[in-house]
Formats: sequence, structure tokens, C-alpha cells
Amino acid sequence: MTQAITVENLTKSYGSGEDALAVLENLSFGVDDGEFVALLGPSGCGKTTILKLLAGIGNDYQGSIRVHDDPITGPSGDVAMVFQQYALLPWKTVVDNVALPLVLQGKEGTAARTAAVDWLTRVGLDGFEASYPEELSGGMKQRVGLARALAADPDVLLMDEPFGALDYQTKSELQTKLLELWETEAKTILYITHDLEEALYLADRVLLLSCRPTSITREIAVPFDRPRRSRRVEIEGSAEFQELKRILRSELGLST
Ligand SMILES: Nc1ncnc2c1ncn2[C@@H]1O[C@H](COP(=O)(O)OP(=O)(O)OP(=O)(O)O)[C@@H](O)[C@H]1O
Repeated sequence: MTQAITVENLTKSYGSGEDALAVLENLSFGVDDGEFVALLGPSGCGKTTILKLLAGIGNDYQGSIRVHDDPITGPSGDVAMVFQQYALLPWKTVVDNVALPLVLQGKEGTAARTAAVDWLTRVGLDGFEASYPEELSGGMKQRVGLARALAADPDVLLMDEPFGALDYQTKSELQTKLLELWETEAKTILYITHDLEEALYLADRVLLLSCRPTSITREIAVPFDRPRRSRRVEIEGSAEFQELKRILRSELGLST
């Protein structure tokens, strides 16, 4: 298995001198091609910082970050990010939001819009092409965010608590949609969450992070067979799931 993401001795501080805040110190990990890895850790430990550096946002760090062995030196078409707060352009229609990365990649406008319409159908938003983001619910906005990220056909999807702001039912629907897309598109996903059950339902592997400066304190291989979409209740009701949840809670210092 080749490695999609390789992070070696990543060290990052914000500020300088006495006021410097050491966030990452010699952090190393890898994510295999096509793997789904969840990052869990205390608030403020540096999870978003890791994703931003992988997305090529900021190059003020030490160590090495590579995607398919290419050093990350800035934003790249190989990597797309999905944010909790959607980050859609409010003055553009839904279809134009999704088409934007394709246009930026040099695709001609009509072809980009045709591809965007196709992606909107795949995320369950056909009929909303001409709507504006403000006309959509949170779950629908995040479907647009997913379509936009996938339309650019990146190898790696970085997802920063993408469903954290959604109600339980919408979150469940989107988790299942994400698994379906991950299975058909064979993307590599690095996924930040605070939700232990979500991490265990979605991921192949969970990396637990310590407080700042952050390091990986434990790695858990999630044993449930795929596909999981039709077996969620069975998986979450299993003794193994409950035991893994207990281990995660205890590692994170949460009351059990
Ligand atoms: N641009 C910045 N300038 C200064 N400090 C920053 C900046 N971005 C993040 N920080 C600080 O770095 C630390 C790590 O932030 P980061 O957002 O990476 O953590 P996180 O684990 O994603 O947090 P949360 O789980 O609460 O979203 C925090 O203390 C934060 O205040």
C-alpha cells in the first residue's frame, strides 16, 4: 500500500519569542492511499493546524509534509478541504460554487457547470443548482461543500468537523452519504471530529492526539468490516464498539 499522506517531525508554533505558542512538536504519521483516518484530540491541541498545513495554507513550519511523496509547498489540486462552516461563496449560486474549483483548474465554463450539476445530483441536491447558499439548510450547504471538494477530483480530502454543526438526523444522513462517496471514489480522508461514535463508524484508524504541543498518544485500528452503511445499528450496538468507545473516552480523560 502506498502512502497518500506522510507527515514527519512536523513542528509548528504561532507567534515568536516569549509569546510563541508551540502547537506541534515532531509530529509524525502516515495515511495510506484510500484510507479513512480520524483525528481525535482535546480542543485547541492543533488538529485544524495539521489540516491547514496539509492543505498548503501557511509554510511557516519545520519538518516534512508530503502527499504522494510530493512536498506540500502551497495549495494543490491533489488536496481539498471541507470546513464545518461550509465556506461557500454567498454571491454565487450552488452550481457556480461547485464549478469554481474546476474553473480555477482551467476547465471551460459550460463543462465545469455540467460536471458541477452531476456532482450535485450525486450528493442528493438535484433541483437546487440555481439556489443561493443562504436559501439552503446547514445539511444542504454541507452537501454543496462535499460536491465542491469532490468535483476537483482531489486524491486527499481533509475534513474539519464537517458535520459538527448539524442535528443528529442530518449528521447521520451525511455520514452515510460520505461513506458511500468514499467507497465509490476511493479517496484518502483525514477527518477531524470530537464525536467518538462518528470516528468509530467512519474511520479505518483513529489517531488520538495529546494536548499542546501535540503528539499521537494512541492509534486504534477500527475492526468493523466494510461496507458499514447498512449495518450501523448492529455495529454501534456491538460489545466491541462499546469497548472501543470506552477506551477512547478514557484516553481523552472523559468521564465514562
Ligand atoms: N493563526 C493563529 N494565530 C495564533 N494562534 C493560533 C492560530 N491558529 C490557531 N492558533 C492557536 O493554536 C492552537 C491550536 O489551534 P487549532 O485550531 O489547530 O486547534 P484544534 O485542535 O483544531 O481546536 P478545536 O478542537 O477547538 O477546533 C490554539 O491554541 C489556537 O488558539
